[in-house]
Amino acid sequence: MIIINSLNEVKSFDKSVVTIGKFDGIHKGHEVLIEKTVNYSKQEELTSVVFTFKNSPISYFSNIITREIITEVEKMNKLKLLGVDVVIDIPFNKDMAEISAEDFVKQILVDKLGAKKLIIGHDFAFARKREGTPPILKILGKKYGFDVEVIEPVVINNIRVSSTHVKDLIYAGRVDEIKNYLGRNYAIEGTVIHAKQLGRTLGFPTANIRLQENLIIPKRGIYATKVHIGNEVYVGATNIGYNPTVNGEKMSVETNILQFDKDIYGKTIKLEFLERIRDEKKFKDLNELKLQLKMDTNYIYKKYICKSS
Ligand SMILES: Cc1cc2nc3c(=O)[nH]c(=O)nc-3n(C[C@H](O)[C@H](O)[C@H](O)COP(=O)(O)O)c2cc1C
Ligand SMILES: Nc1ncnc2c1ncn2[C@@H]1O[C@H](COP(=O)(O)OP(=O)(O)O)[C@@H](O)[C@H]1O
Repeated sequence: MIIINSLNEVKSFDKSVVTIGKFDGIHKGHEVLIEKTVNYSKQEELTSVVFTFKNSPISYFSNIITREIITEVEKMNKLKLLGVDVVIDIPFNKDMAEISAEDFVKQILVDKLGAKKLIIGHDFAFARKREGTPPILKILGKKYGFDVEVIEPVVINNIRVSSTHVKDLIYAGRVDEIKNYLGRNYAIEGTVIHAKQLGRTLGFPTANIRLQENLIIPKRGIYATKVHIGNEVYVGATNIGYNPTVNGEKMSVETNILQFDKDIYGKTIKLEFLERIRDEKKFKDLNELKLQLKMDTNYIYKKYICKSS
């Protein structure tokens, strides 16, 4: 798979089938679009092109950094696994916000990408004032000689699969529902850093991670997680919160890894969120916190280690 990070780097393609979008998360709806693009490219011997943006148009217009569902690296990995030939992965900037739909079609889709077909979602709209809607693109397709296929939304449990729905579930802590729409559990990763070193004295050491700025942090609370360290996978009890019992001031994401006893400071770990168990509480003292930690880890052990082995 070739990744192109600037429109200036695009050498003209002969013939291609193109899909366009932010594709945050590469959820089940995105997968359908991308699979159709790849299948059509094979059938018609065209180059499959995914045209996507590094940042969300919302972040460009509102000037705030929006948090996302997937990292750039993971997004590229997923596109590669789906069999895409070329990814054009560029910043959504002034040029993109101000170009007219017709100029985009002519200058980019036709002249640079040699598009013979454009596959888009039903709610897709791009270019200046979002004027590039499916009906307009169909008219432009006729004028410039390419087909436009509009894909109906994927509906699961009566819900239209969307990045917004997945984000809402993450913000609400409803992580056990996410797999239905995203096709996988929601995950974040980070480097293990030093913290108060109190965990070990309680008998529950917790690997604290430095947070990535761009991924969404689920709602505060205690979660059952799958913990990936290199190629190894463990089960964990993760707390996202402020540690009110010890009057913590900073938000932390920390995980007690079950059946594990190694120094992993400096390593990168990935946390896959399986289930939200409870809210974070302020306990009377450390003994009460410790009792609760025993209950949390017992529950997780029984459900995710005993039952699966
Ligand atoms: C599964 C789990 C649940 C936790 N629940 C709470 C809680 O409800 N309230 C709280 O104040 N701290 C909670 N903590 C955080 C502990 O206060 C924290 O692990 C302890 O202060 C050690 O911090 P350290 O890693 O900085 O040494 C929890 C930690 C874990 C791993
Ligand atoms: N089962 C375990 N779960 C999490 N961390 C562990 C475990 N066993 C050993 N460790 C190590 O202990 C560290 C956490 O100990 P802790 O006393 O909570 O210190 P800190 O406050 O610096 O996080 C982890 O970063 C990791 O290197």
